[in-house]
Amino acid sequence: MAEVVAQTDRRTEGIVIKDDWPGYSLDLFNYPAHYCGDLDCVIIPHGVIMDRTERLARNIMDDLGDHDIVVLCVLKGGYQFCADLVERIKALSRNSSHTIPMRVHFIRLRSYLNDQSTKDLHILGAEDLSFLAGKNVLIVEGIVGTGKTMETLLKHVQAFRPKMIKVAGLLVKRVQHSLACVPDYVGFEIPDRFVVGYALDYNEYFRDLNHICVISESGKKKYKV
Ligand SMILES: O=P(O)(O)OC[C@H]1O[C@H](OP(=O)(O)OP(=O)(O)O)[C@H](O)[C@@H]1O
Ligand code: HPA
Repeated sequence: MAEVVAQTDRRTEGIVIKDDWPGYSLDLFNYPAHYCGDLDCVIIPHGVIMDRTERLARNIMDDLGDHDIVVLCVLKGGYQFCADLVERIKALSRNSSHTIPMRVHFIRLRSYLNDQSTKDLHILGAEDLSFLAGKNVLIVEGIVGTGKTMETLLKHVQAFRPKMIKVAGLLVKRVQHSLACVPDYVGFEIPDRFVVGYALDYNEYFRDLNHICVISESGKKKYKV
C-alpha cells in the first residue's frame, strides 16, 4: 500500500510563477481607472492572494499553535499581507482547540527609489525592541527581492535575543545574486519583474491596487522621481 507522507517541512518556495507566465489581461479584472496604462498585467489576482494566505495561516498555526507570538509587520509593503494573515490566524485560533496568543508590532525599513534597491537602507524610527527578548517572533514581509532588507532586519531583531524568529513573506523574487534570506513561509515565488499592488509600491503609488500587477514601462516613466 502506498504510504502517505505528510509534508512537515514548511520551508518551500510557495506557488512558483514561471518566467514565461504572461499574467492575466487587465481587461479581465477591475482596477482603479487612475492606473490605466500604468500596468502590464495582473500577475496574482487578489482572490488568489487571499486563498494562499489562508493556507499559510494554517501552516503557521500547525507549527506555532499554542506558542505566544509577536508579529512584526514590515512597513510599508507588508501591511496588507500582515493584516490579512493575522485575520486568518485569528479565525483559526477562535475555531480550534489550538490558539496563538498574538501581539502585533510594526517596523519600517526603506531602500527603494524607483524600481531599484539603493545603498540607502534605513530602519525608520528605529525603536527599542528589547521586549522581544525571549519571545517567538514572526516577521511578516510583503516581498523579498535582493534580500538586503530582510538581512538587515534579521540582524537588527537578533540583537534583541528573541527565543525564535520565523519569517513569512508573501512574495520571493527570483533575483540573481540575491542574499540567501528565504522565508520560512512563502506565498509565491515570482519572476524578477517589478510588481506593485496589495501594498507594494513604486515611489508610493499603487498601494491602493488590490491585485499584484507588473508595472509597465510607461507607468515607471510617469511616476519616476
Ligand atoms: O529584498 P529587497 O531587495 O531589500 O526588497 C524588499 C523590500 O523592498 C520594499 O521596501 P521599500 O524599500 O520599497 O519600502 P516600503 O516597504 O516602504 O515600500 C519591500 O516592501 C521590502 O521591504
Ligand atoms: O517588485 C517590487 N515591487 C515593490 N517593492 C519591491 N521591493 C523589491 N522588489 C519590489
